Amino acid sequence: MTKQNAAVSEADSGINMAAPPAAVSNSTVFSQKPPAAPGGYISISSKKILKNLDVNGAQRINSWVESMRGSSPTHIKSTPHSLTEDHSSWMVDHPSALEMFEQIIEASKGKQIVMFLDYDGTLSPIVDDPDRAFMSDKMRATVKKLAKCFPTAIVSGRCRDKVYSFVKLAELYYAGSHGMDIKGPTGGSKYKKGGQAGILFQPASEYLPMIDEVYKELVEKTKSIPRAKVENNRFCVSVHFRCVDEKKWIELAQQVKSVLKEYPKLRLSQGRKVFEIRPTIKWDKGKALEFLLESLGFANCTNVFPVYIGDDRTDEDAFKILRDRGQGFGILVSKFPKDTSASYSLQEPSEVMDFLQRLVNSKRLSYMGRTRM
Ligand SMILES: O=P(O)(O)OC[C@H]1O[C@H](O[C@H]2O[C@H](CO)[C@@H](O)[C@H](O)[C@H]2O)[C@H](O)[C@@H](O)[C@@H]1O
Repeated sequence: MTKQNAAVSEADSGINMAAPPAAVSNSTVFSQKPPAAPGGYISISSKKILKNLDVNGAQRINSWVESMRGSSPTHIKSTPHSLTEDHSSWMVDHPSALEMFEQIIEASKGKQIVMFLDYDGTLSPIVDDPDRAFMSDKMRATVKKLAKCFPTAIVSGRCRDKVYSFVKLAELYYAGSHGMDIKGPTGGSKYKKGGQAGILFQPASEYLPMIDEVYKELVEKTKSIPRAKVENNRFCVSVHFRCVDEKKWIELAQQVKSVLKEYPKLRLSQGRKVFEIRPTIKWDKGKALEFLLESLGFANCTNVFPVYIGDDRTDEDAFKILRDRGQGFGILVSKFPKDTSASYSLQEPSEVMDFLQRLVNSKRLSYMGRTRM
C-alpha cells in the first residue's frame, strides 16, 4: 500500500482482539519504543497509563489506538471519480456487485437465492448515536419486497429485539447478538419445507448472567469517559468510542481491558469505533448463516445460492463460510479497501438498496417467464 493510500484508507483494520488483551504476552520483547499514536498524539492522562504499563503493554495499547482510529475511517482523499491506486487494484479483486449484477444473476440461475443482511452500515447508515440508526422507509419497502422473492435474514450484532424494532418486518428471520439469538418468522416461514413454525436458537443462554454482570461493570467503569456508551445486546456487549475524544481512547481501552481480565470466558474484538465483547463459544455470524440454511432445508443442498451483505469485522465470519462452502458469495459494504473474504463490494447502504431492488426486479421478470433465475 503506497504511503498516500496508507494515510487515506486507514481501512477498517479493526484489529481483531479476540485474544483477550489480558492474554497479551508481556514476555514479548519489543526492540523499539512504543510507536506514537497516529499523528504522534498521546494525551497527559494517557501518558500516565502508558507509564504504568510495561513497554509491551504500552506498545499494545498504542497499536489499539491506531486500530481504533482506523476501525471506521470517515474520509477519503481521492475524489469519488478517481479512486486511489490501491483502491482501484482492490476493486479488481472485489468488484462492485452493481457493475457485476448480470454475472451474479447468471451464476444464481437454477438455484435458490437466500439473503443474509447485516444491519448497521448495511441497511442503515453509520451515525453517531447507536439508538438513532434508523433505516429509511424506502429501504424497508425494498427489504419487504425482497423477502417476498427470497428467504431473507437479518444478521446483526444488535440484540434481536432492538434490531427488530429498527427493521419492523415480521416475515424475516432474525439472528441478533452476532448470530447468538436466532428466531424465525412468527407463525413459520413460507419458504421452510414442511412449514416449520418459527425457530428459536440461543447457543449462549448460559452466559446471560455473566453478560449482565460485565455490562454493569463496564457502565460503572467507563462513566468517567465523556460520551463513551455501553450497549447491552443481550448475549454480547458493545462499548462505543465513536463520540469519545481521542485523548481518552487509551484510557477507555485500558478500562475495558481491566474489566475483561476478570472474565476469561469473554473475548474482545473491534468493530467500527466499537469494542465488541462476546462469549468465547465457537459461534458467530458464519455459524448463524449455516444454522439458518439448515433450518430452511438447504443443509446439504447444491443448488442454494446464499448472498451475505455486511460492512464490519464480524461479518467476515459469514463471508469466510460462503467462500469455504463455494456457494453464493459475500458483499462488503465499504468506501475503502479492506482485508475481506467478500467477493464483491458496494459503497454504502444506498447502493445496497439499489442492488436489492435489482434482485427483486430480476425475480419478477423471471416470474413473467422472460428470464429464468
Ligand atoms: O452487526 P451489525 O448490525 O452491523 O451491528 C454491529 C454494531 O452496530 C452498531 O454500532 C455501529 O453502528 C452505530 C450506529 O450507526 C455506530 O454509532 C457505531 O459506531 C457502530 O459501531 C451497534 O450499536 C453495535 O452494538 C453493533 O455491534
